[in-house]
Amino acid sequence: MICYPNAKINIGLNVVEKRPDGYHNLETVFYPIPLTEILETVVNIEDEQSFTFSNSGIKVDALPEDNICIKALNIIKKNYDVPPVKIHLHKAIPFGAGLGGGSADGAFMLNLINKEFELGISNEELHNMAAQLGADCAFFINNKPAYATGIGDILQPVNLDLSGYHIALIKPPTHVSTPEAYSGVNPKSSENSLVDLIKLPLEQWKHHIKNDFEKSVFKNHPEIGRIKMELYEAGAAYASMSGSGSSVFGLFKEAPEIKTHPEYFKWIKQL
Ligand SMILES: C[C@@](CO)(OP(=O)(O)O)[C@H](O)COP(=O)(O)OP(=O)(O)OC[C@H]1O[C@@H](n2ccc(N)nc2=O)[C@H](O)[C@@H]1O
Ligand SMILES: Nc1ncnc2c1ncn2[C@@H]1O[C@H](COP(=O)(O)OP(=O)(O)O)[C@@H](O)[C@H]1O
Repeated sequence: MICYPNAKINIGLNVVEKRPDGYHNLETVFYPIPLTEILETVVNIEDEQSFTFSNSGIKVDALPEDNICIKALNIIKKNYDVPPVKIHLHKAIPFGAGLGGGSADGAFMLNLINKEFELGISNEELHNMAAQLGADCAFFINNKPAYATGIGDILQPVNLDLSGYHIALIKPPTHVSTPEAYSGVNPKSSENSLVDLIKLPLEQWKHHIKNDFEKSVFKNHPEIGRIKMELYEAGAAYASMSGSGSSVFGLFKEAPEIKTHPEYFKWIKQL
């Protein structure tokens, strides 16, 4: 069976408070985007091993057994019988980008195994399993625009449709660690909820919707801040860093022409 895990962007991100467990409560809107990779499973009953894993495309900096796809498989296997399976991942979403590619792989793997072997796992249980894999993993189970609170795992659907807009996504080679990004923010609850702010006309978002990570990340890595500026100069109606970076996206009414450093990842598409 085959599926196509996709990336997400964060439209606004407020770090609300630090929790006793070290994590942070936040407020964000997750929006799925059609930057996809390929995840394939083939049943392999002849095999003695419970799984084999191979990957192509962008090389992930994790050992095969630490790959989130395998972690997802192991979470299911705690409570369900799964026959030996060959897994192949063709990676196309840059990681360490704030695009949630690893989280998407984990959640799509849970959905895939559930469907392929007709395990009948409920949507609620899939959400719980995904939340064990990563804070923003649960979003990818339903993969629909959502307002997220808690550590990013409490989800409420939102009526947000960016169809027709062109998205430009740029990522420099810079790596921003997620814990480092959280430690650079002074948590504070915001006056207006993102649920209301996203109802404003998109042209007004830049005056009201912010990503709390930008201030310290742009200070430590000025090249990321420059990308945001360049996206506005290229005519973006709204531009923001996604999640904890290092990718930055711009939303445009017309297809933009954007020149970047040859080493930067660049992806432009009409939504
Ligand atoms: C910042 C966000 C925003 O969407 O996304 P990315 O930029 O990673 O895509 C998420 O909160 C990232 O979620 P995710 O990448 O799944 O986080 P995890 O692997 O669970 O946690 C990595 C580390 O980030 C910190 N962390 C994560 C989530 C959270 N709500 N509070 C935290 O303080 C913790 O230090 C944790 O050890
Ligand atoms: N299948 C996978 N794809 C990407 N990263 C993975 C995967 N499995 C494990 N990882 C680990 O998860 C980390 C974060 O991945 P990802 O969710 O794509 O980035 P981000 O936190 O920027 O959204 C990577 O640095 C990598 O070590």
